[in-house]
Amino acid sequence: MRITNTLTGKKEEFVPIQPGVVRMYVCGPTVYDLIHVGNARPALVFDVFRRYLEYRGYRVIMVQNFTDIDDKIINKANQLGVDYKTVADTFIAEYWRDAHALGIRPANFHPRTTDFVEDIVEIIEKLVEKGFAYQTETGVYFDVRKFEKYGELSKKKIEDLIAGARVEVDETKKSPLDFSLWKKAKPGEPCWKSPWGEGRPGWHIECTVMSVKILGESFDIHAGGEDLVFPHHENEKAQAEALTGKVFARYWMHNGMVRFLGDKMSKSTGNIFTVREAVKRYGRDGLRYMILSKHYRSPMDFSEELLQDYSRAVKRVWEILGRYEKSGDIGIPKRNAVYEEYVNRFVEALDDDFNTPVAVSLIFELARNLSKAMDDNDREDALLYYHLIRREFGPVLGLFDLNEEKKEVSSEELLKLLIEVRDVLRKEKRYDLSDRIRDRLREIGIILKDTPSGTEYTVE
Ligand SMILES: Nc1ncnc2c1ncn2[C@@H]1O[C@H](COP(=O)(O)OP(=O)(O)OP(=O)(O)O)[C@@H](O)[C@H]1O
Ligand SMILES: [Zn+2]
Repeated sequence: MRITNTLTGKKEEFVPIQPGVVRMYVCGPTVYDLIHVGNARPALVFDVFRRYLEYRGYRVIMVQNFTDIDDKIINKANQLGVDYKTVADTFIAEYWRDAHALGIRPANFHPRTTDFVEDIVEIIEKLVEKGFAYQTETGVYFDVRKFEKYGELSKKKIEDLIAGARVEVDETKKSPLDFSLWKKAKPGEPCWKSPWGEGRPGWHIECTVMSVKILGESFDIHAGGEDLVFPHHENEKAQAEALTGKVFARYWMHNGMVRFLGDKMSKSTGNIFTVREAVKRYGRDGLRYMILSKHYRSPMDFSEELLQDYSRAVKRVWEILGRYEKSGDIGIPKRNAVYEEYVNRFVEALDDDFNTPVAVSLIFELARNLSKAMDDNDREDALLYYHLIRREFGPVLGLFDLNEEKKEVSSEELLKLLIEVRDVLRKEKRYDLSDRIRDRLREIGIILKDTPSGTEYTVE
């Protein structure tokens, strides 16, 4: 299997440190709002990548963190007049609702920053001891010029970075590039004890500490959005490698940005479309199809019209699958040459830098074949195509995997309609029919009561 490694800028053969086991870390959301389609892209893409590794026989240990303390969370808490933890807990709960609705499987570990503060303090102390970090009045900083390989991941030169750096707000730092490991608390801010006084961890150190603590000093894959390459991942890497002297992550995978109305979809810009809205209006598989039909490294333009098109295409496949399932023949096909050929094409696509667009198009090809096989009454072929979609490839891509989402007809609306019809019947004195409606409803536990202001109902 070959994947593009941001560290080398090349498509490389993937070889895990421990044969048969893949350890991977994905940067997760900062929890102060509902996730948008942009945030969903890495969560979905790297979940599917993990499923594919499993399909290829690897055991995968996957970590995705929650950043549950950060300026944006504190600001939101102040706005709402609650504490930071309430904000974080609320949006972690909301994250799970959206992830579940979108069919994203949980990772093996979902650590939260605030559960790792003691480990973070311990590691910052080590970095200070080793001379990679220093304390000032405002906090503890990483001394970027002490780490020779700084810029290796993002392909940036320290001198260029310094020349381009904005006028520094914090005068206490030795260099404008130095970044914060520990922020001393301002009055009223949430804080934890440390040798440098009360404060909280900087953003980059949390991922270094959680990944190293859970996966080990060196692990296989570090992933996230391409917006994180600099400075977040560059800094994570610098901290870890300064600490251990070992290579931190061997492969770095980055997804391209989702753009909306011309810019990167982003909460701070306000051009967002939430996962909640997208799934509610266009269904889980519609959004999954849209995301997976772009190569994960390419930018992706989002629009509601496009999503609607993807959603319609998905519905047609569900109709074909539904038609097959009505026939009731849910056996297991023989693994013949056609079967093998499809598996080879699927694997070939995904082995080549995780080319999901090709893999997804195979599913649509199979759906067309299935439809034709049913028309021709060719039961053996139909079962083969059905099996490949629903049992072999669907579960890997998470497409046509869970059950179809059917629009629910509201029983309340239906009941109101019945009551309306009964009113008309009563006005026309057709009591045989109006009483029959009342009696039949009572039999299924719905009691109608006629009051001067209209008919009310209770459900027993
Ligand atoms: N528009 C986007 N397209 C693709 N990935 C994105 C996009 N925006 C954020 N991500 C990714 O989502 C994950 C969660 O990041 P995080 O919660 O920090 O989002 P964020 O960058 O703060 O979002 P925002 O820019 O909306 O504030 C990261 O891996 C990040 O790279
Ligand atoms: Zn991170």
